[in-house]
Amino acid sequence: MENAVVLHNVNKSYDGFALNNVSFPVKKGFITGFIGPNGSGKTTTIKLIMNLIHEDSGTIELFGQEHKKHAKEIKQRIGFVYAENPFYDHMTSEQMKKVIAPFYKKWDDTLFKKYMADFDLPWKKKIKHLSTGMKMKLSLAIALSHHADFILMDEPTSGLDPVVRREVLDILSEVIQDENKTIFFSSHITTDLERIADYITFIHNGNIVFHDDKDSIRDQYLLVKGAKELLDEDIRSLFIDVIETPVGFEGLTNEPEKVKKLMGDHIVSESASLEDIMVYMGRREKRG
Ligand SMILES: Nc1ncnc2c1ncn2[C@@H]1O[C@H](COP(=O)(O)OP(=O)(O)OP(=O)(O)O)[C@@H](O)[C@H]1O
Repeated sequence: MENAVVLHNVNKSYDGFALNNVSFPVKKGFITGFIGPNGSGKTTTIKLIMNLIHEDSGTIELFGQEHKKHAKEIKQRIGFVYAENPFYDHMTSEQMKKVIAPFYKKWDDTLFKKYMADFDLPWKKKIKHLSTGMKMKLSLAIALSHHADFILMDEPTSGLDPVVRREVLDILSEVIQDENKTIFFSSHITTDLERIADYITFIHNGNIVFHDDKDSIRDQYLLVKGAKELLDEDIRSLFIDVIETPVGFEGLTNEPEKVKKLMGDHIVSESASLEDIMVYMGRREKRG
C-alpha cells in the first residue's frame, strides 16, 4: 500500500524533551489519527512534517520525495490546519482569501465559495469577530480549496461544540472519499478518532508507542475486571497496568487470548476504548 508520508528514525531535541527515533507511515487514501498526552510531541512532529522546524536526524518523505529537497512543491500539495488562529484578525474572510490564494497554483475559487456557503461563513465579517468554530471552518475551507493531496491538522476539533465538531468530522469523511487524498490529524478527543480514523498513531514522551489500524487495536486490547485474589505475578505480567480498588481490579491487557484462557469465567471483559488505552499506557510509562 502506498504511503503519503513516511517518517524514518526522526530525532529532534529540545531542552528537556526529545522525539526519539520516530518512525511511522501515513497511508495514502486513509485517515490517520495522532494521539498522545499533553507535551508528548504531537505538534513537534506535525511541524517537522510541515518543514516548519528541522529534524536533528532521520528522514521525512512526502509523496515519495524528501521534504527538505522538494519543500516548495510539497507545500503546494498540503492543506494545513492549525489549532490556533493562523489569520490576520483585522481582515475579513474575503481579504484573507485574497492574501492566501496566490500562494497556491491550484487555488480553486469556485470550491472555496462552495465551502464558504456549506459552512455558512460570512465574507465581510472581520476574522476577530468570528467564533472559534467559524475560524476553524474558515481554516478548513482554505486548506481544502487548493486541491491538496494531504490534509494535515493539529487539533482541528479542539474548542468546538459537539455539533460543529460533528460537522467538521463529516467534512473530513467526505474529503477522504477521494482515494487520492490522505488525512493526518492530532486530537485529544479520542471519540472523534474512533469515529473517523482508519489508523491510529500513539505517541508518548517523544516515543511512538504504536501505529496500527483501528480494528487491530480493537482486537488487541481488552479491558478486564475481576477479583483481586486472581492477581498473582504471572497474571499481572499479562497486563499493561492494573488498577486495584477495595473490591477488585481493572486492567488493560494486550494479550487477550492468554488472559481469557487463564482467567476464564472469573473475569468480566470488554473491548478497550482509545481513551482506556491512552490512560493505561500512560500509567505504565510513568511507572517505568
Ligand atoms: N521551540 C521549543 N523550544 C523548547 N521546547 C519546546 C519547543 N517546542 C516544543 N517544546 C517542548 O516539546 C515538548 C513537546 O511539545 P509538543 O507541543 O510537541 O507536544 P504536544 O503533544 O503537541 O502537546 P499538547 O497536546 O499539549 O499540544 C514539550 O515539552 C514542549 O515544551
